Amino acid sequence: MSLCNSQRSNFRSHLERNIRLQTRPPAPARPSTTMNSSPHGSRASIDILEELQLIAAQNLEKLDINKYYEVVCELGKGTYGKVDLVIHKIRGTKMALKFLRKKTTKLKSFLREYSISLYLSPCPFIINMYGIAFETDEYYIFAQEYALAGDLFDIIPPQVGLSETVAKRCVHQVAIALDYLHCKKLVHRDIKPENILIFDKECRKVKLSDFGMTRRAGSPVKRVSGTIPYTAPELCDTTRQEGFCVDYSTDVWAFGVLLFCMLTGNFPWEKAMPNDTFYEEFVRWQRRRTGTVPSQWRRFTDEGLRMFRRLLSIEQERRCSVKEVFSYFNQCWMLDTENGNSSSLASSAPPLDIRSSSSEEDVLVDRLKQQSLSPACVVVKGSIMMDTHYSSMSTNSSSSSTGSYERVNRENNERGRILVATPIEICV
Ligand SMILES: Nc1ncnc2c1ncn2[C@@H]1O[C@H](COP(=O)(O)OP(=O)(O)OP(=O)(O)O)[C@@H](O)[C@H]1O
Repeated sequence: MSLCNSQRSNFRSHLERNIRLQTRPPAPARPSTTMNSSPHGSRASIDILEELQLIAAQNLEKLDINKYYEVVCELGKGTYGKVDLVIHKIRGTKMALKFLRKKTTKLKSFLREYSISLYLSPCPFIINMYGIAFETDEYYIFAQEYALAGDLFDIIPPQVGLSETVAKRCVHQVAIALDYLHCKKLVHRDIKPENILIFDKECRKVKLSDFGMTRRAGSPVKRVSGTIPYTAPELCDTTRQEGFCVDYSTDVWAFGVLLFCMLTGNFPWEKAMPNDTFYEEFVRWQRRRTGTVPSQWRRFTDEGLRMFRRLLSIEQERRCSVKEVFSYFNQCWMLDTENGNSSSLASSAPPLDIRSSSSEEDVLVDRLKQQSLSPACVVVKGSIMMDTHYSSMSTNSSSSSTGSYERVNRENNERGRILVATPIEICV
């Protein structure tokens, strides 16, 4: 669909009317208790998400996948479906198609994940999108850029961890992505290595993905009935009967656990709950009831421990913002690190202020309006993808680790997802 300017403004006001008719006005996002609110991601960015969803809904076509794509292999399986590596038959482009089973995914949830992914994709550290969404009888599907080397989980050596240099390189990019998201007043809510896609084993290029759980900060969500090691203690608190307000601080906690996993190849605990010995030990030290550093934390330097104290503050209100991690990059985090000094990394690191402006957002919406979401149309009119120059081919072996460090999966109960922890054995 290509529109001239006057048609476009008519279309826009038609859309605005529709949005007003079809959706209740979004609840204003509550200011975070832990972060300064940013001038970015205000009311305008909330409206743009509604608009993107509406456009996607209007353009969703039923397609025969085999007509447009050649399926190469399965890249991964999630709670709601699968991700396949495909090649576009006419264009020859490799893409990752995410399939969400209609049986377990509502159209609304699909549109939300697709629109949020699209909205965040201008960030260079967030997985890119092709502006393609369609459906088959069984699935809702959208297309993403293909991450050549799979996900971060596969390259963390169990019980060993990544070198500090590689971990810092990766953490830096993930922190920028997370800060970008938070500045847009969104909370990821599923930070874990499986959702960090990598393009090379040295983590020179990594991107955050999977926005299926992402919600606006301040929105109410129901309690979930399970936990994974990345789940923040306030969400594990079974004595709380009521639901929660989505808050940035839960991402910061998961980010802290992620750092521990990357640097050690272990989980710090099975769950952040009082009956977990490793967690209890950590809480005693964190609350300064003991001066003894818990055994699994003794491999970190004082500076490293200071950073973990800030990221993994038990009280939600005292947890730092994700940005604070940048102030620790010139320090060594590990005691026995082979090359802990990362000052060269810090100086060559990408600039932090890469938030998209509102004019970028307008361009995004305009480009989306001008193209159908169908693959056929993308061939003719180009895509909104910014970075498609990947040619080497790799299959993601998705080898599952055994021992202390295993993939953890969520299970679905549609609106409130259940979190399930795979049994883990923590080696210290
Ligand atoms: N663009 C991509 N390129 C390469 N591999 C990918 C891509 N997207 C996803 N994968 C692989 O597929 C796996 C599952 O993808 P994803 O996390 O998006 O699905 P999900 O159903 O939301 O999973 P979960 O239930 O664990 O959150 C990822 O962990 C990764 O290994």
